[in-house]
Amino acid sequence: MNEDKLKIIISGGGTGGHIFPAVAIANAIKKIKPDSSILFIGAEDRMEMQRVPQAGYEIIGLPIKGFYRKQLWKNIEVLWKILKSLSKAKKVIKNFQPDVVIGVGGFASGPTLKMAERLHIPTLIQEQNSYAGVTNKLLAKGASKICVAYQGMDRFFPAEKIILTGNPVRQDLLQSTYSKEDAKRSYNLDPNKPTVLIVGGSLGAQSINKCLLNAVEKMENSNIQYIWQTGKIYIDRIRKAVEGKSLKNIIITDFISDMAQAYAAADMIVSRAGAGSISEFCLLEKPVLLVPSPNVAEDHQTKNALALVNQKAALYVKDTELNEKLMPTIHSTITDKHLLQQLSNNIKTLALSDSANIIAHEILKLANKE
Ligand SMILES: CC(=O)N[C@H]1[C@@H](OP(=O)(O)OP(=O)(O)OC[C@H]2O[C@@H](n3ccc(=O)[nH]c3=O)[C@H](O)[C@@H]2O)O[C@H](CO)[C@@H](O)[C@@H]1O
Repeated sequence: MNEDKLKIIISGGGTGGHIFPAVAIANAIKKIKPDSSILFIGAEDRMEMQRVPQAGYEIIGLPIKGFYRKQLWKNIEVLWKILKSLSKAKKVIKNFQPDVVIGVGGFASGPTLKMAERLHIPTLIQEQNSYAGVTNKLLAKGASKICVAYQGMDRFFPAEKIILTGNPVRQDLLQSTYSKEDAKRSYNLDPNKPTVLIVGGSLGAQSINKCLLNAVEKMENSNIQYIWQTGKIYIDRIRKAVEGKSLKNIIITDFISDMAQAYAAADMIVSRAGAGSISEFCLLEKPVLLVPSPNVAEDHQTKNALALVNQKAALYVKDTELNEKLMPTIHSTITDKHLLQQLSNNIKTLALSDSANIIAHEILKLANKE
């Protein structure tokens, strides 16, 4: 065995917001140490089991699940799965012998980092949000370093472990070479017409979808083009609802694999206010209208959104006001070139760049392999 070879385990997932920063960190490590070995640990039935192999990395699934908040009796099964996951994580770590174990939030990082801690392997946490997730809060005590994207995270974590790095963004988004016109053409859209990209986070957003379904005729008959990402679980219902309508102005898709292309095509974006998406908008200087999800812990998406809105770096519509405000706000924004430019200028000042690379160097320091 080559003792110098860097070995890293990255664990977590559940949503794109946890998975894609993890992939960006892995890519940054590989760039610095091309012969390093990186293994992912995810949750058996979650989206990381497809997205991580698509990004070129091996992943092992744990049988972990989240707690049921209503059917409490079902939690007996969850406890059993946690025990099984702890035991599987221990086996995987002992076999792989990593130098450092990284947790990016989501179910799988709990048992993995807990076991790494017990086996005296240094751990690093990456917290994407301005409000810390439960798993990360529990793991912080045993972690060596905690990389965050917002100020004031010492409310949740020991101050001496915190490093403000920003959220890692996938390298293909940052190095994109698509022109706006070509990107629009690739969607079969008119390269000369204004185009709005609507994204409901990595899983899609039911309330945004509902609002758009009511507006389909208006959207189709307007002078604006739309790329509408519905999320995997909503796509069948939406396709059925628009069946028979031959839509030319609206491209409907469940999940966008090439976000670089979608961002390039967009003159304006409507989006949930997930932390990873926001980091991407800042780095790509995109004018954005945020519709925070009301269904997340401590309403953290509203906090994410207001941090931008207060700097005039984004527009904001509440989820409860979608029906009255979404379409008029899209229309008044996309037709106002001055406003689009101002939003773009202001949002770029909030970007924290090079995050994945900075975190990769912190990992190398922990491994003593800088
Ligand atoms: C409902 C929920 O729990 N949301 C949380 C989840 O959001 P979510 O998983 O939506 O995550 P983010 O908004 O942070 O990031 C979404 C990521 O998915 C990518 N993407 C999105 C759509 C698509 O079709 N294709 C694609 O590749 C985006 O480019 C981005 O990289 O994690 C975030 C980061 O912890 C949190 O801030 C959010 O509150």
